[in-house]
This record gives sequence, structure tokens and C-alpha cells, in this order.
Amino acid sequence: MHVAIIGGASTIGSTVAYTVAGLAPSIDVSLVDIDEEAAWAHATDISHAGYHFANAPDGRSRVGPDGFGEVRSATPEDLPDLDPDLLVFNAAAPQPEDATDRGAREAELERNLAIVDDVAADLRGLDPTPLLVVTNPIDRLTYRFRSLLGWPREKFMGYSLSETARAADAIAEGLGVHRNAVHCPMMGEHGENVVPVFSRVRVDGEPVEVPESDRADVREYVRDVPFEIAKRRGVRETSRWVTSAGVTRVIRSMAAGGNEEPFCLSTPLAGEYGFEDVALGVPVTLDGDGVAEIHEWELSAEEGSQLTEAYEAVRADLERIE
Ligand SMILES: NC(=O)C1=CN([C@@H]2O[C@H](COP(=O)(O)OP(=O)(O)OC[C@H]3O[C@@H](n4cnc5c(N)ncnc54)[C@H](O)[C@@H]3O)[C@@H](O)[C@H]2O)C=CC1
Ligand SMILES: O=C([O-])CC(=O)C(=O)O
Repeated sequence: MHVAIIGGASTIGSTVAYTVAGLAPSIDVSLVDIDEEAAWAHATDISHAGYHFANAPDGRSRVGPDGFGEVRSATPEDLPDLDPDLLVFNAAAPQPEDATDRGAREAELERNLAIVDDVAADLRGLDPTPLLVVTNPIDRLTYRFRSLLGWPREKFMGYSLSETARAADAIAEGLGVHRNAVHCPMMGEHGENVVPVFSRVRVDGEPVEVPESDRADVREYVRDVPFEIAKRRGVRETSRWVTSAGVTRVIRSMAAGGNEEPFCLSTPLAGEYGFEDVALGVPVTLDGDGVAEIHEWELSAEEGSQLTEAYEAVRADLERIE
């Protein structure tokens, strides 16, 4: 598998490349960036890190049938020749120093639209290729890419899995269990209108009821904690660790031919959950070509009304930029 990370010299993009080099070293990665020097430096440094991953006690057991992959740098003009199996979009305009407050994701829309438009022009020379959008605001930009490129909607995914990890942390604390045993799908917008699907929470695979009194706090924690992290660490350091781990989970799932259990990514809807002309986080199973299936779960009344609020928020911005 070959993954091209557009904005590969970014904090998140370079950390994804490092994580892939450690966990799935047979995958080829191209770091595509307008900053050619930084892309080269990350690719070279991560390749050297790969030497240690490969020679660690279990390093070689992670290598697939195609042997070791490469981490290389490239420019956006190289994209048509790279022939990637998956595009990860992580390019962004520099964040202002005060972009550490809630609402900062949505405020990125105006700054990042021009980059999406430029990159879509670079991508027109490619055959339809699965595209995972990490740059914020992901739901709006996933939909924008689809409008500009016109590829089948199954190719378009927006990364929003970090919320599942954050919700697990908050729920685990209330239940007195380890966070890694908790599963709470998170639908809707990657932002203020995130929808915790409390009706499907499981601990160690068993359904569990999260007390009604804890639910608003869990949602609030999920909305707040990435900004708390950025405030304490600085705006250049958004949640790179959870994001790179989650993006690598998506990449590895696709490399393996799919995820057995659905997880939530943003994807263009055509009537699912009653919505169209929008991209929202919904449960999907993937295959090597993108979204294989959108699952339509029965939601509680509260989950349904929060999903409608997410739709309205994203749709209002799309109408404005269209
Ligand atoms: N979906 C999620 O869960 C998360 C999303 N993000 C988002 O990811 C985005 C990137 O964040 P960082 O990694 O901190 O960015 P960054 O500021 O470190 O890097 C952005 C990169 O984009 C490159 N770039 C700009 N225009 C380009 C173009 N036309 N073609 C190719 N490369 C181009 C720049 O040279 C730079 O290397 C932001 O929008 C951020 O909000 C960050 C964390 C989590
Ligand atoms: O909010 C941010 O800057 C990054 C982000 O989307 C996340 O970590 O979920």
C-alpha cells in the first residue's frame, strides 16, 4: 500500500508517517508538501527511525509480504505520478497563536478553503482515489473536496476518530474501568455538534448504561480537551498523538481490507439518516477502495436531535461557501 500525505511536513502528517513506520513498516509513505525542505527532512529522519523499528525484537514480524516500505518526500506537482492507494489530506494554513479556543476548528474554514481548492486542482490528474481529510473543519472540507472532484462519494472520508478515544476516557472514569475497554461511537460533526452514541456504549464488548447524569459531562469533556491540550502545549502542537494513532488505525484497516466493526468517519450522505448534501460522521466499514458501507443505526431521540443539529450547523456553512 502507498499512502500520500498532502501536508506531509505538518505536525500531524509527519507524526502519522512516524506512527505508520513503527506499526506498519511495509506501507510506503510519500510526504507531499509545498515546504520541500521540511518534507525531505521529515522523510529522511523517519526513514532512519525505521531502521530501529525494524531491528527491534518484534520489528521484522510486522513486515508484510511486500517487505519494507519507504518514506519519501514529494511536491504537489508530483501527485499524478505517485499513484497512491490512499490520500491523506493534512495541509493547512498556519494557525494564529490564539486558535486554542473552542470554535477554532470552524474558524479554519475560511483559511483552508483556498488550499483545498488548490489541492483539488492538483488531484484532478489522478484516477478516483480514497481521500481521508484530517484538516479542519473536516466535515465541510470533505464535502468540498467531493463537490470539486466529483469522484464517487465512497472515496471521501473525514477523520474524527479521536473523539471516540476521548469519550472512552471520560466514560471509564465514571464507571471505574480502564479506558481501553470502553467503546462509545461518536457521530455527527467533528466539533461542537459531536453526537456521543450512548445507546451503543460497551465495556469489554458488553452493553453498559452510562448514567444520564454523566452524559453531558462526557460530551463536554470531548468538546473541550483538544483545546485544553493546545492551550497548554501551544497551537503548533494540536493533538498529534491521538490523531496519528487514529489515522494510522484507519490506514491499517484499509491495508487489511477493512474494519470488521464499524467506526465513525465523516462521509458524504445521500439520504442516510435522512440527510443529503452534507458530510457527517457516521458508522462505516471500509475496504481498500474507501467506504464499503454506511451503517444506519437506530438512534435514541436525543441522539437523533443532536445529529439534526450537526447537520444544520455543517449545512449552513456549506450553503455560505457554495
Ligand atoms: N481531524 C482531527 O482530528 C485533527 C485535525 N487537525 C487539523 O489538521 C490540520 C493540520 O494541522 P497541523 O498538522 O498542526 O498543521 P501544520 O501547521 O503543522 O502544517 C500544515 C502543513 O501544510 C502545508 N501546506 C500548506 N499548503 C499546502 C498545499 N497547497 N499543498 C501541500 N501542503 C501544503 C504546510 O507547508 C505545512 O507543512 C489543521 O487543520 C488542524 O486543525 C489537527 C489535529 C486533529
Ligand atoms: O481541535 C484541534 O485543533 C484538532 C482536532 O480537531 C482534534 O484534536 O480533534
